[in-house]
Amino acid sequence: MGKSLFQKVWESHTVGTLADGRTQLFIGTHLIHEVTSPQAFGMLRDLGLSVKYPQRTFATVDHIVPTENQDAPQDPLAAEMMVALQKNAEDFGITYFDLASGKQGIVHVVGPEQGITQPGTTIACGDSHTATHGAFGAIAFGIGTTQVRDVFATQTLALSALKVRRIEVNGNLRPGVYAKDVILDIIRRLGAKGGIGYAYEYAGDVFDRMSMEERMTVCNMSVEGGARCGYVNPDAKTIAYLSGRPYVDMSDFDATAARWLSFASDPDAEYDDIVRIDAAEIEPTVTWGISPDHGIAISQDIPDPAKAQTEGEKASIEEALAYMKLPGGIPIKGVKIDVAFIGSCTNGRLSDFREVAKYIRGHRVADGVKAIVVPGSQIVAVQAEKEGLDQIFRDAGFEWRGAGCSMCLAMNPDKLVGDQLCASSSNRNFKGRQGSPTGRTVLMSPLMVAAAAINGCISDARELFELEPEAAVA
Ligand SMILES: CC(C)[C@H](C(=O)O)[C@@H](O)C(=O)O
Ligand code: SF4
Repeated sequence: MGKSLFQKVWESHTVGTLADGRTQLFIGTHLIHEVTSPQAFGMLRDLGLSVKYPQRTFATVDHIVPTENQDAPQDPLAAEMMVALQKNAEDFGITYFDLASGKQGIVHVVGPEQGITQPGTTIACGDSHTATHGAFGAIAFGIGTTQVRDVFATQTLALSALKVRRIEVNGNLRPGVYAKDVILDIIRRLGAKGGIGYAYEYAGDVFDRMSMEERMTVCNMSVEGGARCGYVNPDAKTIAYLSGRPYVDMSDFDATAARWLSFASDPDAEYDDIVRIDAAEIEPTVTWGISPDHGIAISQDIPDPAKAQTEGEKASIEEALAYMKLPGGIPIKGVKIDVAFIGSCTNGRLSDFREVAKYIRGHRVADGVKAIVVPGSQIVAVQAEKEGLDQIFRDAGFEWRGAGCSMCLAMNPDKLVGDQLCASSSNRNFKGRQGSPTGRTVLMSPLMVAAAAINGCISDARELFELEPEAAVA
């Protein structure tokens, strides 16, 4: 019987089985950032230990960096965290992509960009969206601070294997339907907790056709569906993307590529579960509530608690609507927005900006809407600027900022104020997520954010930008 990529990677990284039955798993690559590493370094120092494989550990600063006047954070705590990461990286001999490197950015943008993220590897990071790296056929997952310490000290983790759910999406996506809509739709169908205990394998011709950046958008949000990790099997696109990147050994690349491809799931692999979705059924999707599975198609109405099937569902809709200050049963289209945010490790990559820039020429952000565009990394920023994308955004009334997590989590000056409602290309719409305890987040694709910014309300980008139904039919 064949094996899934998950099984192959897990088995090839198993060091041993612990007395409690868990696996001691070797971690090929350890990514770190300023928020979850300081305490782990502290514990390491207290124990008198060093980092076992500093050459497998890479650091960047992303959450707390301001997106304006980047190297001089006004917040003393942020400045302190930056200095601490610099010192820890120096003391322990770790590569650090700092602000001066030209390579700084959100950890999940930097890893792939540098070619650090590679197929068939295990990748851990003290950050839940580490699942992003699964786009390359890696088993990549978020860990807590004590586990960051464990990886520092031993390059291994004690873990239990996951079940594997294959999610097949076949057919053609309709025009104006993006990778973001695919994953929001999956999460809406399977629930924010539906993936607990699973790794998600994304398969089918929709993912085959996706670019690496689109695959990253999908894998990024696996964790919002409850899965610890998500992956796409490596293929020719994966190889082409990685070829020539700084951390890819090009000395015998054909052999490397063949090895990478060998990790792909066998055709006769067995899965714990299989879900099949018809691509044509997926519409541009937006959230209406306070969990990533509170999603609806743009053409639909906000759920009406009176129509809930169970008391539990009714209570949950009521809680979400009370927080969102929205009535149930009305169309989501037309709900007024205050802020528009295009960025984050979900949708802050070059292809996201290119796609939006294609459509916004000649349009203007509505009066009273604050719209910001934040590149996921310095490299993305430089390339976008080379292509003149920054100017296209500026001409349309968007602010073009420096690289970082920005308003996705607002651990920096980019925050919502009061109960502002933000159309956001990020991945979480939890209560208070964007910096204000009463701030409201509506998740959607970058093009849908742009449409909302221009119309001043949640909109169907297909109507505003006149996306022809025939255009995307392959
Ligand atoms: C700060 C960090 C630990 C956190 C995470 O784990 O995901 C953040 O990146 C987020 O998106 O909420
Ligand atoms: S961009 Fe958002 S989701 Fe991604 S790492 Fe930063 S805070 Fe977390």
